[in-house]
Amino acid sequence: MGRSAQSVSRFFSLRKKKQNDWAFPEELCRHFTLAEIRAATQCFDRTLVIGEGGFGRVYKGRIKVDGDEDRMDVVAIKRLSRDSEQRMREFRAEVQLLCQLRHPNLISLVGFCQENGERIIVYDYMPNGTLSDYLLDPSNIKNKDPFPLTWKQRLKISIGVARSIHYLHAGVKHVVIHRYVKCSSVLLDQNLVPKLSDFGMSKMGPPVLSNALIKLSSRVFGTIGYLAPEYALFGQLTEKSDVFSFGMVLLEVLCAKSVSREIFECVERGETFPAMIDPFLMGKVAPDCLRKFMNIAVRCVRRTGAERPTMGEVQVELECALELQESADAVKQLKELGTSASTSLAPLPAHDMEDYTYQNISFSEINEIICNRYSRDSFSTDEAASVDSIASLDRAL
Ligand SMILES: Nc1ncnc2c1ncn2[C@@H]1O[C@H](COP(=O)(O)OP(=O)(O)OP(=O)(O)O)[C@@H](O)[C@H]1O
Repeated sequence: MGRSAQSVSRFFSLRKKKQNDWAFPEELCRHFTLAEIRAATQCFDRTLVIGEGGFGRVYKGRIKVDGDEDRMDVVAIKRLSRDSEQRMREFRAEVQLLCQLRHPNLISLVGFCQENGERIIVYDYMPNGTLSDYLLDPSNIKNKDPFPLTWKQRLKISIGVARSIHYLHAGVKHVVIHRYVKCSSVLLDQNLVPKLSDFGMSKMGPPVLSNALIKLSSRVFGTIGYLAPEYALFGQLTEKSDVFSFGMVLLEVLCAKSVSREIFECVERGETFPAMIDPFLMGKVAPDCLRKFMNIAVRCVRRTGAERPTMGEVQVELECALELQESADAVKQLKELGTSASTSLAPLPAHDMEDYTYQNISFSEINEIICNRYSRDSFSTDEAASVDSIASLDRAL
């Protein structure tokens, strides 16, 4: 049994303990004292705050992680702000899960602190913030000029996120359903490698390959726009709920518009594809790649889970989309070098290449799906009521 599989079965045996016997597998996860956390954050100095979410504030800090006296690691320190039952559950779920999962595209847990009523989680620091900052809110990007992500960067980030979700669904002994896949849950390291985070609401399901179905009698959590219909309406949670949310992430990657707000507004104004595509990308995405990418996104957001692909398929298809882009760029560059050879021998930079055109692409399928999903008239009374009630429960709104 691999390390992850062993870890996850250990997680299950720990879960069987009563709530108050609850313990962390200490050997897998560093337990910091509050004094260490205070020193790392200069007593929770406001100037070190790098973000704030539903859980609480996040600080940038420096802390001694291993025995090396001289080495201080830069970390992100998330401090629980309100001690509610729900937040406690999220704290436990996140620490217990993350300390046992290992994947290059998952955020690494450094440790935790539980002392004097404080609940704190320490992660690797991700200097490039979240994918959502780059796509939807560049004013959040600190310490550097915000720059739009190129199409190839966006594809590589999408592939990385797909790999991490595929690992959660199929690479551990028991399925892990993330439940909170969205652009703000994707952190970016110094090389823009994506790291999926926000595991507080993740659910452990039955063994992999068993078509996990968790019927939740408890509240529906998530963010409007990303919630799969069967989960939002009937509380039915499967791997395919994450596939749906990931499809919405792909739409945001292509459009640089929020699915919970701006895409809805575009549909209300009667705007459709290709006008909805991020203007920065217009003409830079190779037609075959665009077709492939839209096909994957559309299949991910189909109405029923059975119609959606697995994350394994999504990952492979996205890798194929990247290959299509790279070979189209190479062919175009060769052609353009050929025509300009008599005047210049220097290779053309990508931004000097002529734009791709999209005359032969049909956007009808993606428009139909998006317009049906977001037009006010197409909401049934039940769905609208359900989504309204979710809105009141949704911690992200
Ligand atoms: N490991 C990290 N490295 C760098 N910045 C981080 C890290 N974790 C979180 N942040 C920053 O802190 C912000 C808040 O993160 P957090 O996960 O608490 O909330 P969120 O995902 O934005 O919101 P919510 O979980 O409520 O939907 C993020 O948007 C990001 O800017």
